Amino acid sequence: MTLPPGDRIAEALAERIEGPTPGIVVEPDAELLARAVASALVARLAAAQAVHGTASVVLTGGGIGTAVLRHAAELAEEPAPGQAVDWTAVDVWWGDERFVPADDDERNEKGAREALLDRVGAPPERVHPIPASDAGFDTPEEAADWYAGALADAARDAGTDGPLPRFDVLLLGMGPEGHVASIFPDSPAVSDERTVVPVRDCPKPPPTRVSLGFAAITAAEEVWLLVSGEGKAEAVARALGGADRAEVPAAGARGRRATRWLLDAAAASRLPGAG
Ligand SMILES: O=C(O)[C@H](O)[C@@H](O)[C@H](O)[C@H](O)COP(=O)(O)O
Repeated sequence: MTLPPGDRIAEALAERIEGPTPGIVVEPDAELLARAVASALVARLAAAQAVHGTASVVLTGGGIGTAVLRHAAELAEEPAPGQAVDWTAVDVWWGDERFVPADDDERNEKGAREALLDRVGAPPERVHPIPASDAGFDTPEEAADWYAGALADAARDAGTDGPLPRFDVLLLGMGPEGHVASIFPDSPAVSDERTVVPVRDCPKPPPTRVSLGFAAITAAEEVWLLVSGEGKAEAVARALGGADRAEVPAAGARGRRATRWLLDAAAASRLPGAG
């Protein structure tokens, strides 16, 4: 494991950190982190489109996740070489969602539409929100089953084996106790083998949610964990120090080809070797 303070995420991506060992990149602060991740994200999606014709991304809510989307929208206005994403050919999924009405400010979908999707004209047929509580489903269980079906349909349409389409990049924030998506420590979701899981009695409000399970998260080509702030430093150190995923769910967030921990200096401050 290396810890290169101040390295640019784009440079680290260019080195193509791959394999079972997570790659760690540290930017000086949250704003620089969000800008660097946005730049890396559009480059990664453009590269996927060059290979496959389309790209797919799984979005997260949270402060950094939403800031990344805002910066990605800015980059779409004047794309740099290698960063021209055709947003009409990007499939957009979510890692988790709050089971509240569609117009509720708590919806990750709402934040993502405002920050990016509406600004780049993402077409409705490629945007796949997790159902809201007023979208015709009475329970998060029904909504989760439906979303698992939507993922399986997309996989079948793309000719992909198994219940999940290709996810080029799956973005995750992390809570101070190590939760990712809506998989909270020691909750039923940590051992739920379904691709999409209903979440009730969530310790962080709102209490009712729908989340990808580990089966779906670990199927992504690349998992990028976006973490800023001193309050997350201990969980970062525990996750990267080999904690059990039941206790620190972020420890179980691994991509098939790459896992990248994209941190600001405060979030990295308790890693071995940090100044
Ligand atoms: O309610 C939630 O579950 C949170 O929104 C969560 O999913 C978020 O992504 C992380 O807590 C990181 O959030 P920040 O980037 O704002 O710290």
